[in-house]
Amino acid sequence: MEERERRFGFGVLGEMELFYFAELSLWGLLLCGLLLYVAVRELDPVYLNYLELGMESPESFSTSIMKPIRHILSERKSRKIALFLLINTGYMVVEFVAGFMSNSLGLISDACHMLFDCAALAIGLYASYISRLPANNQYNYGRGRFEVLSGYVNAVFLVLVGALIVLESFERILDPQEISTNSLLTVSIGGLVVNVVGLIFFHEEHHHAHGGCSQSHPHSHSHSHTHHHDQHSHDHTGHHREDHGNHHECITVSHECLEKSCSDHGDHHEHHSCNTHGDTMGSVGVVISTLLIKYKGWLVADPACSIFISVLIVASVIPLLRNSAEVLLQRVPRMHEQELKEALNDVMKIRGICGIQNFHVWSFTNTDVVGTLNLHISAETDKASTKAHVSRILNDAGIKDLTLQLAIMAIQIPSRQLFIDGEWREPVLKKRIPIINPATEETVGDIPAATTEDVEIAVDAARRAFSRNGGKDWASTSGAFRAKFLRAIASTVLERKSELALLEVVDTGKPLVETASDMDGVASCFNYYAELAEALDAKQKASISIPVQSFKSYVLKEPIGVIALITPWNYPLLMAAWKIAPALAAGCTAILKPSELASVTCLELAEICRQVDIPPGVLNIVTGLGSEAGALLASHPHIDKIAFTGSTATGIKVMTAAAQMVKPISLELGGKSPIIVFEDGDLNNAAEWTIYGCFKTNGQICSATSRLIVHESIAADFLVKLIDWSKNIKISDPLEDGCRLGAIISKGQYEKVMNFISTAKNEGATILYGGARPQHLRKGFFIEPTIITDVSTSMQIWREEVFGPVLCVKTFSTENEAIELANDTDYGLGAAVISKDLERCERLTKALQAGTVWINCSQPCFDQTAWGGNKRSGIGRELGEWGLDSYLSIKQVTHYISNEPWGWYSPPQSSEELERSQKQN
Ligand SMILES: NC(=O)c1ccc[n+]([C@@H]2O[C@H](COP(=O)([O-])OP(=O)(O)OC[C@H]3O[C@@H](n4cnc5c(N)ncnc54)[C@H](O)[C@@H]3O)[C@@H](O)[C@H]2O)c1
Ligand SMILES: NCCCC=O
Repeated sequence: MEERERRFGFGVLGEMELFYFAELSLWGLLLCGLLLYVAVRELDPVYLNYLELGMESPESFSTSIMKPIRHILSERKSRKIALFLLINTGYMVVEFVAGFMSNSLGLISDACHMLFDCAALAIGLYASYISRLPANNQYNYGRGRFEVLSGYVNAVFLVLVGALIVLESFERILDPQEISTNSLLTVSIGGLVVNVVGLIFFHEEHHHAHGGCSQSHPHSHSHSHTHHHDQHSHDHTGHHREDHGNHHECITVSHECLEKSCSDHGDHHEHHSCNTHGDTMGSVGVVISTLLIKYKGWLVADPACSIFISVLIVASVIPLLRNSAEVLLQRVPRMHEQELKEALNDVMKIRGICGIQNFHVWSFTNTDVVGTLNLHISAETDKASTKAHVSRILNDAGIKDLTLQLAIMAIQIPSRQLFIDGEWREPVLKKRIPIINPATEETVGDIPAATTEDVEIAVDAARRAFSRNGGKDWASTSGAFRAKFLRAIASTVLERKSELALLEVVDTGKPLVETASDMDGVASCFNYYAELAEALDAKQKASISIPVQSFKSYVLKEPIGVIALITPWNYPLLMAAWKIAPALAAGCTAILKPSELASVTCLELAEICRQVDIPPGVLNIVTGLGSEAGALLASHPHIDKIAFTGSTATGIKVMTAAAQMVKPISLELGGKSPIIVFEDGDLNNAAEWTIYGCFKTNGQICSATSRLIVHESIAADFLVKLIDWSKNIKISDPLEDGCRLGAIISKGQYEKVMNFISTAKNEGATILYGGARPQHLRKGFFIEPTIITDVSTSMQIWREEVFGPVLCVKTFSTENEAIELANDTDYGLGAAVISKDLERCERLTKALQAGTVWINCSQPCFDQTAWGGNKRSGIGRELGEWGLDSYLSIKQVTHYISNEPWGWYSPPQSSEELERSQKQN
């Protein structure tokens, strides 16, 4: 029994030892080999779909072994590495055998370190073969990852081994073991020699690699990608068509990168050279420990040396583990982060690129960085040159292979009907108006065209909604009740912001960045008037202090009634919001008639109203021609007020029609606003505000500060600055990222602006900058930012609103002259002053005849401030409290609260009094 137990205990111990040490040697090697084999079989394409891929037929096992060997032997460097691998492996076996025989943990540890080296060298050699195999549909970038994967496995294994050695070492420190030193010194010195040979070898190769390997390794991926490119293209195309209805094209760009592949080899060698340094230090440790054991009898030197070697092992594998993990987890390589950021900025600046999506870059191997990128491009963009340009930029940033997918921006315009009484209604005469994308001149959809019949139905719906249930459904509800709808509209607009912004770009030609910010403006306007609607409840019945005690007076603010809202095309949804939000906040019901040139987002607002369940008829949206639908609204007897924004010419017609019925109107009309630049300001700031004030929204802003009045002392320098700033304006398809000047709304407007420019020229003015269609844009209604000098005050260009990107310039010498020039206009919408002298700014603010004065800026506009013009720029104010008031009718209520008779007239006598007085007479 005792004997059996002893044997069993011995067996267990033996097995544990076997597990410890054999794993370090045979099991380890076997495991490594198995993993490699599995990895290779898994990664090698010749076993997969070879027929359909038109590739080589499956190979026999011996061929698949012989091929890499032949490849390795075919190159001088690989041959040298293979030779060193053989020597290393041979000596590793010697060290393991000697280590086990002498019971020297130090020697076994050193052998383990060598094992790691051998595995790394073998993996490196095999990787040099496998990375040349063509990529396939499964391995888009080739099989360089094999090296990383097997390196990672090797490193994990080594960390385990290191940990086991340390455990064993501690055991031996506590319980020192006999070590036979007979051949130990010779073997350990031999190990040192082998490592020194390795060091010399890698040192030489390192120099060689840096010196001149340029012809040796054309990068292997170049040939491979032709094949799997198609596969990619197919996959991505299908996927994205489903998503957006856009057209996609995908390529994988590979790069012949001689210089890089050269340094890759350098890296590889550096890595091995580093390991060999570690190995050499380990061997020195073993020699020292052997000497200490042999001559001093210090047995503890053996485990101490083993710990030292384990530390070396772990230290040398940590960088490998970290790098490989980064690669396997597909992280953006840290060393490329900054370069990639800059490269992306450069990509965005390329003409034709509208947006970037799914940019993903990761280390494919320790040295190869690969990436994928989806680009949205405008329809006109040349795909081939864009691909080449983008891949060049990203290649310079370190990406060797790039899967690039191009998608042409194609936005589907929803087909809508008129929105009347809470539902979509086809126009009675079924007419429609085409929508033309100003940037491409293509017809992209159509809108319904309301005629008299439809307007009548809409007016009737709005009237009924106003008075339904005695007004209790809308008109006389609390402001808080109506505010809920306004807030719901605001949040839905924000939810659909990007889609609405895109639609408005296609509809108007305005740069995407502007329409996106307009959508924010729309939402904030609805939210702002929701607040005012809530506040309105508290303002009702506000008592008015009056000097007579016997009376009490207060004011009721009541909705005016049914309002016709007529709006222009330059800010389609924003201008509509400036009217709809306060009108509904006030309790009015309304009919919106947007411009026939840009109604798409207004019809989407109708859909939003449906979604938020606004009571039927409260807001009706009828699209159609101004001369038809607009004119009828302006003259309709059942409309209580007209809120109009548009040209002064149309404003006059609206006012004339309204006058027949003494109908209230508010008019937001055209302008020819000045910007006065004094000599004391910062020229760059002044230049930026000047071009922003005139060229924003493609120059189509009612308040565009399109008359520059600049102090004569800085005029020449300032004009140079203006030209410099103007040159920097990106004129492009408005969907492109970075676009700051898109297309003019329509062919008609384009021709009108061009006529203004040629008339100015004919009248003797100088076209200092621009004045034509940009050369790079063959289609679309594009006009360069234009600066016109040598202008006289009698010229058309000085007097009339152009409504395009055209700035005319005059100089002044005194403040009074500047004011005179600024006020020399029939309009009075906006004015801007640029000066550091704030007292002067204040003087000018008072002197300028305009509804808005901007100081040291031009165009900013806030919901809370008043908006409107003097002179022929209009009547009334929008925005702020004034905007709400313009939809409210003031009803003052006066209550006689005394019980005393009024006593103005002598009261008539009663019959008794009458009798009495007759008797007296
Ligand atoms: N002051 C402001 O706040 C402001 C804001 C934006 C635009 N605008 C002005 O708008 C003008 C550009 O817009 P536009 O070209 O659309 O103006 P527009 O006068 O041609 O059209 C404006 C609106 O009026 C309609 N309309 C046309 N004829 C009509 C008629 N006889 N009766 C009733 N409605 C009619 C149009 O269909 C459109 O909806 C510019 O002059 C600009 O300054 C002013
Ligand atoms: N910022 C909005 C100006 C409206 C006039 O066109």
